[in-house]
Amino acid sequence: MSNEVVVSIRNLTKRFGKTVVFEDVSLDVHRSEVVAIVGPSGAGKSTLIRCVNRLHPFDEGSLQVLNHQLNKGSQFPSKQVLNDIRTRVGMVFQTFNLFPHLSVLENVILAPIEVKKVPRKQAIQQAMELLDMVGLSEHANKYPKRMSGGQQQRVAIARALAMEPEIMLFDEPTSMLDPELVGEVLDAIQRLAKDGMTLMLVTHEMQFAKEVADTVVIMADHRIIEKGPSREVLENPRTGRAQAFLKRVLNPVHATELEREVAVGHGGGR
Ligand SMILES: Nc1ncnc2c1ncn2[C@@H]1O[C@H](COP(=O)(O)OP(=O)(O)OP(=O)(O)O)[C@@H](O)[C@H]1O
Repeated sequence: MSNEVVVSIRNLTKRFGKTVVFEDVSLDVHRSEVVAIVGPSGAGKSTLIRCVNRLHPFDEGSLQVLNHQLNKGSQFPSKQVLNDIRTRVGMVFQTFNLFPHLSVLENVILAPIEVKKVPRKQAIQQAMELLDMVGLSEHANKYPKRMSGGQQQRVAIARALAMEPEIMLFDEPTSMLDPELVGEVLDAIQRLAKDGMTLMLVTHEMQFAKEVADTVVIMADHRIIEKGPSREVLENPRTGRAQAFLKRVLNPVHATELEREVAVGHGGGR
């Protein structure tokens, strides 16, 4: 990772109406850094990364993304700034959002041709290289509905990479997948990390976060409750809240017990 800060989040607060999603969140992301954001459901993880590429506006604080300073409030940046951010910051969602009427190859070449005006031949060549990278070059002419969820998600990754982004945001990219398909998507993300891509990744895959991320951020109770080097945070969390969260997610037996207690109407006191 370099010293260059490519995303600077300062005292950020986000509300939906009167509901506070998170407040006073600060985080710097350096070029080539891999930041995993973990935490209980509803903590605001997805909303935070959606603020980074301005899918959501924010209410207080400041946010710098690459060379763009984004303002608070509902005032949107100019179309030119927005386009620049969306081109240089790629995003992969939980759901794969591929165009069903286009082949895999057509899905990947669409934005480079339409948005970046890349000549078709060059776009195809680049797309084939990306599909090769995610292990799908033999599936270039297939349609999404004939592919597994893991394959579709890898196409979504290739499609985002086709815009040659400098930063990639991943919003729980494996949470819709059957367990046996999770590994192939995580492998593709790990390859990106090894190649020096800057990554912000919302995930529930703690082992992956520990192995691949430089930094882990734990969000809970509307704020960041811990952040630091991944092993340190995940193996020796300092705050009781982080310890309780990690105990629950890292110990499935405990989680099952909790679920059982909740199902029979106990366990509310924890
Ligand atoms: N567009 C929206 N309008 C209103 N409320 C929203 C919107 N998007 C998210 N929220 C609310 O904001 C809170 C945080 O949601 P968010 O999806 O960011 O959490 P999360 O930590 O990513 O959770 P999960 O792990 O379950 O995806 C939740 O209470 C959610 O209901």
